[in-house]
Amino acid sequence: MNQPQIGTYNVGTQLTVGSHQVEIIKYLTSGGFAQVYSALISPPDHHTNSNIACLKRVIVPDKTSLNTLRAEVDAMKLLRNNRYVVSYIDSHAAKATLHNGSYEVFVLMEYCERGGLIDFMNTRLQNRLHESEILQIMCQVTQGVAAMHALQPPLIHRDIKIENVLISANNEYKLCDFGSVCGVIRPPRNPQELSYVKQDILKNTTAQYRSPEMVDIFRGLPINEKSDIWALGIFLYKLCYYTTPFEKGGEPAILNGQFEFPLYPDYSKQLRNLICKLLAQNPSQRPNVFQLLKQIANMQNVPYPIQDIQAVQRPSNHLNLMELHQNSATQNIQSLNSHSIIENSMPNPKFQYGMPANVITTQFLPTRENSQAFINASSSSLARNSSIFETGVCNAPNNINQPNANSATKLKQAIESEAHSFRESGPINVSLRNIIPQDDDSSSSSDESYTGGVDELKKTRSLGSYSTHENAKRGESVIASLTSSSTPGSSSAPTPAKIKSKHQSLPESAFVGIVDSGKDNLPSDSNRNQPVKDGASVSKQDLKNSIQQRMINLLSSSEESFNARKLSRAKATKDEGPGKLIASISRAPVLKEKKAKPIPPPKPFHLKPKPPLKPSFLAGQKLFSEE
Ligand SMILES: Nc1ncnc2c1ncn2[C@@H]1O[C@H](COP(=O)(O)OP(=O)(O)OP(=O)(O)O)[C@@H](O)[C@H]1O
Repeated sequence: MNQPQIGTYNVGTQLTVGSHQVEIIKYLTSGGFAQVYSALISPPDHHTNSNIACLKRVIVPDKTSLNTLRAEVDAMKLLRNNRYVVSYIDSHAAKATLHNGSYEVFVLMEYCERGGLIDFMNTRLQNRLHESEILQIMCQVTQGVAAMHALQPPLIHRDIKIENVLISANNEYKLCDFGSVCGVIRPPRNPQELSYVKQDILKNTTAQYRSPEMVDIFRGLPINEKSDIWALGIFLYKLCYYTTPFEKGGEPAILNGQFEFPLYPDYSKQLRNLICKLLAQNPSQRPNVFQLLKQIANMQNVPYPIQDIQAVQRPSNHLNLMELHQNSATQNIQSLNSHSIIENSMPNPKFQYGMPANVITTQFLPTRENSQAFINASSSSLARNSSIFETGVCNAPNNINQPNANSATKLKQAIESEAHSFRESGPINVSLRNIIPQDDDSSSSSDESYTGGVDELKKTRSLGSYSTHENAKRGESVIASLTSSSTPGSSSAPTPAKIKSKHQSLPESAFVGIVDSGKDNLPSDSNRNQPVKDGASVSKQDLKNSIQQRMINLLSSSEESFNARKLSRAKATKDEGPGKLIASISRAPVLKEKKAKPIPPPKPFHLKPKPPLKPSFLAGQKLFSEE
């Protein structure tokens, strides 16, 4: 991605971001593509009850990148009520006139005054973290992850790492950077899907935190919540030992589960055993996030922080669509903390139709193939909680089981045979832009049916099936529009599949409409920000003119919705001095894999693990290099 260069705002610069007036207090830092400021906001944020916020300013070169940023913002909106997630406040996008075709995006969020967890760890190079501190950090970060996994369908963070945890003024640890979130990704079934999943993993995950099922896609396992659990295992190990367990061994070590515990610092056997459990080769043998929380609470000798988690998953057949939208699962989590029970019956994710039956049934009972099955599994898993952690022995985990190996072999053979015929029929025609959900691509008609291909996998990045209060209104409007304009006389109760398609067709046009409404009132020194014009989506309007018009009329909120994801973050190397040991490793020149690289032509399919990674300086980076 060709990133336009922009200057930083001066102290005192005034901006409008959504419905907030913003005054820059201080330039804090620059991320891969973002400038980060502290700012005064008016009105104050009612969640944090503060008038100081963090402003992230990102220049995105094109509409595709703008679409990807929307996912990040949508995820933050879904999770805004959670205490252990950096809280979303407002956002705004505009065309950047100085840079042809690029957009300027502003995201206001809770200001984490105490900076990053990595900075805190750097202050403790000599006096390493105590076990109680480690458990406290784990407990809070895991609660942030639990809010994502409790959504139906669940959200997978995919980039849990030390660098993505910030510390608030009152010393709470908060998960951030939702630029890689996705739904469950089912195993690929043909070369196109394989290529798609592989590229997507490389772009959106960090090498040292990748789970075995991410490294070896041929295992035929879905990428689901258990991949986040693995990353939490790496995270926990790094909290303890300031390095990652597979730093030296690279991918072969990840695939074989070979790692060691340093002698220093000396942590309890229970803590080391917990790391082993999280780093189980077989995802089904890793605890789920709620089991993990319970275990952490046990070790801390405190009550389980989330009450009656089964209630979140409890299906209901008496909630109508509107209630469904109003009761986001994030809110359910909050309600659970206050001991009330809200039911939720989000439709099962569509991609589940495409999962091979053997994988679902033998490997991943706790998925949403059947929500009742999931409840039972969660329930019994919690009941089994003590046994899953109390094996006592902590051998280097290498416990992938045979039945799965058989199904993986079958999958490999199937893909190989498909690959053979595919090679004969010509090159794979999957452009890089297809890896990222495109509005054009996702603007499927209301009665779009499952195709089972790459298009279906792309939807795992779409948050169209989730709802927030704001989105609920939009979703309802669109559904109403589609239902009334498409099939007169048809049922007013859309099927879950239809509901999802409609949601997926929403964002682009809604976004343009909202940005147009009063977002160009930036002060003169910021007049480079021009509102996004409708002309940018003329082709969509041709197709959906009536829907869009109606939607624009109905939308009253000034809050924009746009996906977010960073395509590439080549961080400049910072000389942070000898004291910054971790930072110098983890923030080495960033080779994050969000760079837009063309998809290579199909290669022969390697069934074996790849050659080892370079031994060091890989932590904290999303790398293409090892490929
Ligand atoms: N809410 C916040 N409060 C305080 N500081 C923040 C906040 N968000 C981000 N920062 C600071 O800004 C830095 C960069 O932010 P962030 O990682 O979100 O940007 P990015 O462009 O996505 O960078 P990256 O390449 O790391 O993904 C963080 O490391 C952190 O120090």
